[in-house]
Parts: sequence; C-alpha cells; structure tokens
Amino acid sequence: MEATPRRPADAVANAFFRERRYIGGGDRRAISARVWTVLRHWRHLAWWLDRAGAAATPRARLIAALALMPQPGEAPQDLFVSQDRYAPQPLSAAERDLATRLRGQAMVHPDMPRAVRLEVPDWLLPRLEETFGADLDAEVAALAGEATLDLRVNLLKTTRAEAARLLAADGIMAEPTGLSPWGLRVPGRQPVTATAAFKSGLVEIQDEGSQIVVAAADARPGMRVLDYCAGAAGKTLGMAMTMENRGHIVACDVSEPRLEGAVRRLRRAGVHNAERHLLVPGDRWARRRAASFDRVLVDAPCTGTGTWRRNPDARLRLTEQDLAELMAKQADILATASALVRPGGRLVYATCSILREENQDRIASFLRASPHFRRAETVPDLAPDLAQDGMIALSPLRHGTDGFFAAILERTA
Ligand SMILES: C[S@@+](CC[C@H](N)C(=O)[O-])C[C@H]1O[C@@H](n2cnc3c(N)ncnc32)[C@H](O)[C@@H]1O
Repeated sequence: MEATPRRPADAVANAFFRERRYIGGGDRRAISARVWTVLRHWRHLAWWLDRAGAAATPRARLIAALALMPQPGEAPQDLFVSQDRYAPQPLSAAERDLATRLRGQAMVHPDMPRAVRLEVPDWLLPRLEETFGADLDAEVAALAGEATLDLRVNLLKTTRAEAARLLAADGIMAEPTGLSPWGLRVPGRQPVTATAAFKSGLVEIQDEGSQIVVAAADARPGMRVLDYCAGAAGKTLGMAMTMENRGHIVACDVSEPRLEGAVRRLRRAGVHNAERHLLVPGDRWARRRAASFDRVLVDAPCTGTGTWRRNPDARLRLTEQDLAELMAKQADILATASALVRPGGRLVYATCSILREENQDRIASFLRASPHFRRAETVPDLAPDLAQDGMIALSPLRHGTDGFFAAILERTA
C-alpha cells in the first residue's frame, strides 16, 4: 500500500490475496483486520514512532499498533515468531524495547497536533474546520466510524415491505431507513448479494445519502432525464425507478468500463427506458441536445471526503493538488451539463464530498456566472429542514449517511 500510494487500499489488498490463494479465510480476515487498524491509526502510529525515535516502517507501525491496542494473547513478542514458515521474523532488541515502551499508552495523546489526532492531512484541516466549525471533532469521528449497509428497494419490481420480507427469508433482517422512502438498512456486514432479493433485482446496494440525491433529482414519469456522470448507473437506476420506467433517461460518462458496468445492473433492475452514451472529447452529442432535458443530474467526480467511512485510506492519499484538479473539472462539467437543461427544467449538482469548496462555493460561483439559473424554491418533500436554500448537505454524524451534497437549481430562461 505504501509502494502504490495512488491505489485504493482495498484494491491492493484484493490483489495481494488473489496472488496468495494459499492464505486461508481465517488468516485473511486476521491480516485484513490488522492492516485496517494500522490504516485507521496511520498518523497516530507515526506520531508515537517518531516520539520513540523509530522510523515509521510498515513493520514498526504494526508493532506499535499491537502494543498500543493490546488484545489478550496478542503481545508482539508472541506473534513475531519464526517457528511458523509464514510468521514474521522475531522482534529485535530495539523492537522489543519499542513495544514495551508503547504498551498500555492511549492511542490518542493530548500532545498530538489536531490534524494528527483527527487522522487528516495537515493541509485539509483548515477546510474541515471551515465546513464543520465547532462540530469538527464529532463529525470527523463519525466519518471514521463503520459505514452502514443500505439497500434501495426497486419499486419497479416490489415494495419496501415485500423486499424486507424476502430478505428475512434469507436470514437478513433489514429496517426501513429514516430519510429515504425506499431504503432498507442491514445491520453489520451481511452477504446481501447472495440473496434472492438482490439477484432478482429487487434491491440494490446504495447508501441512503445517495438515495437522497436520487430523490432530490425528482425525475418523474414521462420526463427526459440526463445522468451526466452516471458511472455504473447507481443513480440512473434510482431515477428510472422514480420515472416508473416511463419517459427517457440517458446515462453518460467519460469512462467506458464504468458505463459497461451499468448494462448488467440495468437489466437486473428491469429498467427499459435507459440509454447509455459515452462522452468523448469534442462530443457533438451534447451540443445537439442543448436545452432539451427536464432534469440533468451532475454527480460530479469529487474528493470523496464524505465516504471516508468506507475508505479510511482515502483521506491520507488525498492531496491539495487533487482537490484543485477536481474543482476545475467540476466547474467544466457543470458549465457543459447545465447547457442541456431546458428552460423550466432542473439541474441537480451532487458530490460525495463534505468540503464547502466542492459544494456550496462551487454552486455560488456557478450561479454568479449563470444568470438564467437560480436555487429551486420548492424541493422534493423529504425530511423537514433537510434542504436549505435548495441545498442538502448530509453527514454521518447528523444523518447517519455518507457525506453527500446536492444542490437543486432551476433554469429560468
Ligand atoms: C461520483 S462518480 C459517479 C457515480 C455514479 N453516478 C453512481 O451513482 O454510481 C463520477 C463519475 O464522473 C465521471 N466523469 C469524470 N469526468 C467526467 C466528465 N468530464 N464528464 C462526464 N463524466 C465524467 C467519472 O468517470 C465517474 O464515473
């Protein structure tokens, strides 16, 4: 993971295990659990190692994690033993000394700088302070928590109650979500994709926050709808559902493999009114369809800072340059996609970021440059006060969802 810092940790872990089929299930789980503990405490561990005068190598981080978070029978000197062919080398005298010194200390120390304590990059801290103000510690703690497993019930094929009943028949007890009218929340990590309900397209895995973006888009039967950054069609599927399979929806993206991934999902969900379009440089397709869609959803490429619960390593990989590049892309995409909205139609801009620069500030600068757009005065009837000034900003702490943002804009002329 350190050797390929641009690659998501779960992709590295999957490749590692694929190349080592001899590692059994129990060992895989144990290895993964240890690696994820180290990732979740990356900066804490580096701080402790620095204080102890040790280099923050992968091995040293692991020894420090075992010493700082001792579990019965898991003292580093008992795990680093060479009798077993695959076990790590025994501890050196210096490593033993390190483990002894760290043992029993609290992982988070009062002397740690705030960014280290919160496990965020230094450059990002002022931006997070701007977003969350006095709630910063609690919000970041919630972003570091366990993600929920949410399903969107596919109303094209079933009802929420019926889907819950079918899942229960497969041993999965799901509860209705509080905000999304179509959501079910499954406790813990359960094999949802093996259930009959999933295989037959009655439910899709989709965070409740993402479902709220679908609701905010308010795609209705008979409309012409564009999902401009559709990826593998997560939100296209949801909008096709609210359209009751009537009207026309186009899923666009610049990534062919992502759009390919949509094919199977659309089929499984029983969606008949969707078309896919691969955007290429100099695309005439968009120009020919100027001002023709009732709804355009821009689910923009973003920092993903709202999904840290799922990718604890992402916050460490994110650089200031990434943010700058993404913001430039968001501005371009918004300018191009907005031209496709018909007068009287709606543009919904969404991210899974919690940063103001990608969200509220992006919308403010778009509106300054686009006098024929304004914030929608009426928004879909979701939970009271969820939308303010036509914008919805969700967070794990306040809403129990990923950190999603949606702005609902109207084209006036
Ligand atoms: C947040 S993801 C979309 C997720 C998807 N809507 C879903 O719900 O599953 C952003 C998508 O924007 C696409 N993208 C990046 N640059 C783009 C561009 N210039 N125009 C259109 N799509 C773009 C990426 O390929 C990616 O699939």
